[in-house]
Amino acid sequence: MFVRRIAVVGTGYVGLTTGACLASLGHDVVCADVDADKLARMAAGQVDILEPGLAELVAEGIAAGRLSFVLGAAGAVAHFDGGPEVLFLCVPTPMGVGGVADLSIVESVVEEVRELLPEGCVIVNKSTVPVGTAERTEELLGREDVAVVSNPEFLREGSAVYDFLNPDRIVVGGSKQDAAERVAALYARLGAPTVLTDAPSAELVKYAANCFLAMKLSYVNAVAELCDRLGANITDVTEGMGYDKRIGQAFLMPGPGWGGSCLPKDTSALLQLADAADFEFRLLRATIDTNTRQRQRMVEKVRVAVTGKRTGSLSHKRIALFGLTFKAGTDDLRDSPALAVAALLRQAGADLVGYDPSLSSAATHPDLSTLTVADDPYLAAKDAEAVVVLTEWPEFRSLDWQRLAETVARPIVVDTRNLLDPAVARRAGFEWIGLGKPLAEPAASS
Ligand SMILES: NC(=O)C1=CN([C@@H]2O[C@H](COP(=O)(O)OP(=O)(O)OC[C@H]3O[C@@H](n4cnc5c(N)ncnc54)[C@H](O)[C@@H]3O)[C@@H](O)[C@H]2O)C=CC1
Ligand SMILES: O=C(O)[C@H]1O[C@H](OP(=O)(O)OP(=O)(O)OC[C@H]2O[C@@H](n3ccc(=O)[nH]c3=O)[C@H](O)[C@@H]2O)[C@H](O)[C@@H](O)[C@@H]1O
Repeated sequence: MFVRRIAVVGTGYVGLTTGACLASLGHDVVCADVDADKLARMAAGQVDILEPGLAELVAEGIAAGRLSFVLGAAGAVAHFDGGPEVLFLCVPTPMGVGGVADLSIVESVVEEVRELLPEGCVIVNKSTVPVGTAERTEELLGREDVAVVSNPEFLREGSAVYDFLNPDRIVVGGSKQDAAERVAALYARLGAPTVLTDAPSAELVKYAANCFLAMKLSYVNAVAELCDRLGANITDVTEGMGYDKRIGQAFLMPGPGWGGSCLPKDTSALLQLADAADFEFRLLRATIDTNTRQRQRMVEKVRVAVTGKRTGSLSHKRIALFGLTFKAGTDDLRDSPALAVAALLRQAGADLVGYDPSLSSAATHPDLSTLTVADDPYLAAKDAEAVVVLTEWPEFRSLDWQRLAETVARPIVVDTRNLLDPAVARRAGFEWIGLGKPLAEPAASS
């Protein structure tokens, strides 16, 4: 295997995982960021994000002399004698004005390194960017001797290292075949199917995949609503659907709507991309609208559970929220459906106390302003009129529900993830309300 000199710009979920994993595959890696404090922590082997195995890989990379950290993209280019052979862009591409992807950080990094990159270097874009970005980057760069390649990333937060090292596929696209092949070769040891294509196709794979996942979830959430109305059980329905290999069991769990740092911004960006191409992507619009409605629907469920009426008032009703991150296994609060539901409940006048296994009561985040965070689930549930499970942390299943029943003002649990064993909750005295679940327990099947 060839050992490459690799610069990674941006050390968040994608950049740090990419840097640490490429170092573990034997490459020489320097990671750059603009956050000097974070860089100092990483250089000392400290990782700020909750990602299993990441801190260990970072420490191993540093100890082996294959992973280091510098300030700024220009610093990363200067780090190696002869400069980097490959430079990865792993910087944010947040939702910009009107829902389009904001490419200003990508462009500023390209601007920063354009005159510094050595001849033959390949810029690899791992940030999620609209179709046409590689071409625009080539123009901005204005260098025939530096190639631009799109190499979208598909890792999930909470299993970033595992996903990076065990990818379902590697996608690499660019106008220069040899540069694309050099990038694909970096992953050769992973043995994943590799799609070598042009840059627009590679860029579109990323959006098309994320939007398909979002569509799958909106569909499931809509079917769960139908189950509620028709008396069918969503767990059995999705199990029955999922055995069909064309559908699969994964990504069929109903919930309070999909969120996180990517699906919301990427669905919005693809919609804008379609719009700009004069294509009315109604299916994607419906996917997003269904998700917005899903959050509102969770509030309606709580309202009916607490007041017995669709029009009842939640004013000053104390509600305990279990789970605040956008899914279990991460401490990421970005675009969390739990916090979106919290904001709607607060708007309806409810008093909210939240608990999340990954957060302490000292946690500060603008989206936490609608609630008080407790350090302990029993404290959060004290005197609550309802407990609402919003994130599927497995530990919620093993709480002492008997003790919780004695702590709350009213034993009602609205389980928006269908996480709990209803029989356990009911035995403890709770009224358990799930999503797409018949009210009465069906007879056990043999
Ligand atoms: N979070 C995820 O699970 C995935 C994210 N992506 C995409 O990857 C990109 C990065 O996402 P995350 O890693 O989540 O972002 P992040 O917000 O976790 O990390 C981005 C990092 O870039 C740094 N940065 C900002 N401006 C910089 C600059 N000018 N020079 C150097 N560093 C700079 C920030 O300080 C931060 O450390 C986005 O386009 C995202 O859509 C793709 C797949 C998965
Ligand atoms: O581009 C990205 O950033 C990444 O976005 C998602 O990964 P992630 O944001 O980590 O989260 P997911 O695990 O996909 O979950 C997204 C949302 O869907 C919800 N979800 C997921 C699965 C499910 O069955 N039900 C469900 O409601 C989660 O709770 C969460 O709110 C994709 O799964 C990754 O492949 C992609 O690389």
